[in-house]
Order: sequence, then C-alpha cells, then structure tokens
Amino acid sequence: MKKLQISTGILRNAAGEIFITQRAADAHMANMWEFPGGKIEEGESPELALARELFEEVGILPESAMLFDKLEFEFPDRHITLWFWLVDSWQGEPWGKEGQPGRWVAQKDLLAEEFPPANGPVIAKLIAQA
Ligand SMILES: Nc1nc2c([nH]c(=O)n2[C@H]2C[C@H](O)[C@@H](COP(=O)(O)OP(=O)(O)OP(=O)(O)O)O2)c(=O)[nH]1
Ligand SMILES: [Mg+2]
Repeated sequence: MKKLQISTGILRNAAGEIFITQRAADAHMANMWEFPGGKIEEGESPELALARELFEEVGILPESAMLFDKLEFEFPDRHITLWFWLVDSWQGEPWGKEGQPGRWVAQKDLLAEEFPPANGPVIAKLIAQA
C-alpha cells in the first residue's frame, strides 16, 4: 500500500474567507475542491513542504502556519496522512498558478461534499469554529 504524507494550507483572509482550488480532471480525487498543497518529499519537514507547495500551486509565501489538524485516511489504493495548516498571513495574492480554478469561500459556507472524503473532519471543525 502506498503511504503518503501531505501538507496543505488553509489560507484565510481578514474577511474570514478561505481560498480553495480545484483538482485537475486527471488527478487522484479528480475535480474535487481542496486546500492547496501536496506531497512532503523525502527529507523535507511538513512546514517546508507547505511553503514549497503553496508557492508552486498558488504563488504565495506563507508568513505564519499553525497546525490546525492532522488526519489519517485510507483510500482503496493508498494510505495518506494529511497535515492541515491554518495560514492567515502571507506574501502575494493566491491564484491558480497551475491553471486550476480557485475561489474564496466564507469559512461557514465550506461544503464537505466538494472535498475528498478525507477532509470531512477538518471541514466540520472549520464550520464549527466559524
Ligand atoms: N492538496 C490536497 N490534497 C488532498 C486534500 N485532501 C485529500 O484527500 N488530498 C489528497 C489527494 C492526493 O491523493 C494527495 C495530495 O496530492 P497532490 O496531488 O496534491 O500532490 P502534489 O501536489 O505533490 O502533486 P504531484 O506530485 O502528484 O504532481 O492528498 C486537500 O485538501 N488538499
Ligand atoms: Mg497538490
């Protein structure tokens, strides 16, 4: 079974909105919306992976990151550990740098059905705290 560690950023602006992006049609969890992020590479810390992935995918440099949740999930073909970082300060303006659609959503309006099943608990926690 493939084992992956993933670092993702919950980018939240001063209005309490979160920037989410849509996964590609040919990717695992195709077309689902997600918190930008990706695989932690060999020898890389979760924080460093977060900064690298956020720059690659949405063009921002995080200035702070607080671990909000860490979840394990078993897909039929892989076991993933997801690190969800709350980022409320960054340099730049997030956009779909890899051509992916992106949008701001009020924290209370996040919809679990739009995200991969692994995100269920973190979406519930975000809504509860909105
Ligand atoms: N980025 C992100 N990935 C998520 C979320 N929820 C969730 O189940 N995943 C899963 C989907 C993928 O199996 C994995 C993330 O991999 P990825 O495709 O983003 O990896 P990556 O950016 O490094 O891209 P690549 O190397 O495959 O090109 O985690 C989420 O909210 N954000
Ligand atoms: Mg990614």
